[in-house]
Amino acid sequence: MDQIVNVDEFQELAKQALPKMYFDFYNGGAEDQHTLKENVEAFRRIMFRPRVLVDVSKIDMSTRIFGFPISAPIMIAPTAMHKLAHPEGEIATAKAAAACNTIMIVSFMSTCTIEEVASSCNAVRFLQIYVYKRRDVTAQIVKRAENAGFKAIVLTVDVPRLGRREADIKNKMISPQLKNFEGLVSTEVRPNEGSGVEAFASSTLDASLSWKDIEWLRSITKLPILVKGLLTREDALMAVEAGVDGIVVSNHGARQLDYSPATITVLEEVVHVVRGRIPVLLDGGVRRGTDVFKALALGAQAVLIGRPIVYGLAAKGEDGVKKVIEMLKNEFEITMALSGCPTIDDITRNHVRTENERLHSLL
Ligand SMILES: Cc1cc2nc3c(=O)[nH]c(=O)nc-3n(C[C@H](O)[C@H](O)[C@H](O)COP(=O)(O)O)c2cc1C
Ligand SMILES: CCCCCCC(=O)C(=O)O
Repeated sequence: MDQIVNVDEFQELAKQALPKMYFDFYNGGAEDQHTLKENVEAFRRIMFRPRVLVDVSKIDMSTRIFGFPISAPIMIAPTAMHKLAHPEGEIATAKAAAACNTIMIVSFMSTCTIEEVASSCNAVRFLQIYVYKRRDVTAQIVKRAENAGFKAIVLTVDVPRLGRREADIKNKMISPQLKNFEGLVSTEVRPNEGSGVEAFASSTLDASLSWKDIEWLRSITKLPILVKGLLTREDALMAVEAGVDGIVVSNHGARQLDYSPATITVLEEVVHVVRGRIPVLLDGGVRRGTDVFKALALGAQAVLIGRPIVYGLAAKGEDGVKKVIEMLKNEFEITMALSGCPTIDDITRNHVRTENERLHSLL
């Protein structure tokens, strides 16, 4: 693993390790995959305004998310079905999260059960949920997560229907049986045509979900509630008004609505209207420590990492996930040092220049 020097290199290793159907599922975005490229490219258009002659002999990357101390503002995004990537599945990912002292958001579509993940290690875990037409199923899973010591619920709000992932349609992607749902719903779909994941999603997801349902979610859990999948100031305001505890600016890793904006380009408009009332997190296209820094400079409290975690898992199991997190942390640390920011609180809006600002300066 010493030969691996950045997280992108895990993508090719994952491709070699996985059957094509599974690699395509993890790797793919919706339709033309325009947003998939943009999520990464938009970070590259942001430049630094580094400060010098600041004492950076000690760098402290640590921060707190909902009161939980983590070693750096880098968390694990919810991604479905880790056992398709590695036999130990979400347990390996959770152990890596614990070793790196960060938070893992476990997917509603996990292949290990909530209880298995909880008893495997002491990682701080949040549970991501989808709301099914059968609300009782979602409610039971939330209750089990609460009982198993999960610390927050992350409601994904950008999947009233599954985006068109053309690779999955071509491959007739199989949706496996998920242990969490045993005795509740059959998740196994082997489609004659199209994507099994899409077929499963359309039969289960409640597309009528709306802001008033935050109240329903509040009525079934005492845990903090984050909404994941907002991209506009209008929805950010709705979220604050609905009384949620946090927001994840996300386009679902570009797997839902193609030509949605790159997340980093809309972060500021969300942060601006939220006015510090609740934490704002971001995911989508974070591949470098410099990206983490840029997101924090534009107002995020932390970032979530999706595909690189799965690629690390596929290539090298728990050690691969650890390596992905450690590489991002190392890159973030040197970015802080070279920008003149010894602590997270020292990172400000003035440390970056966005593409808009550059264009403006030309007028
Ligand atoms: C293979 C895969 C599975 C995903 N599964 C879920 C999921 O179950 N629930 C969810 O809210 N988001 C899911 N996402 C979206 C991620 O949580 C996250 O928003 C996205 O991956 C971040 O972008 P990145 O992959 O560029 O880091 C998934 C993404 C991928 C790539
Ligand atoms: C019931 C919904 C299936 C969603 C599959 C997992 C997911 O979110 C993804 O992006 O893939």
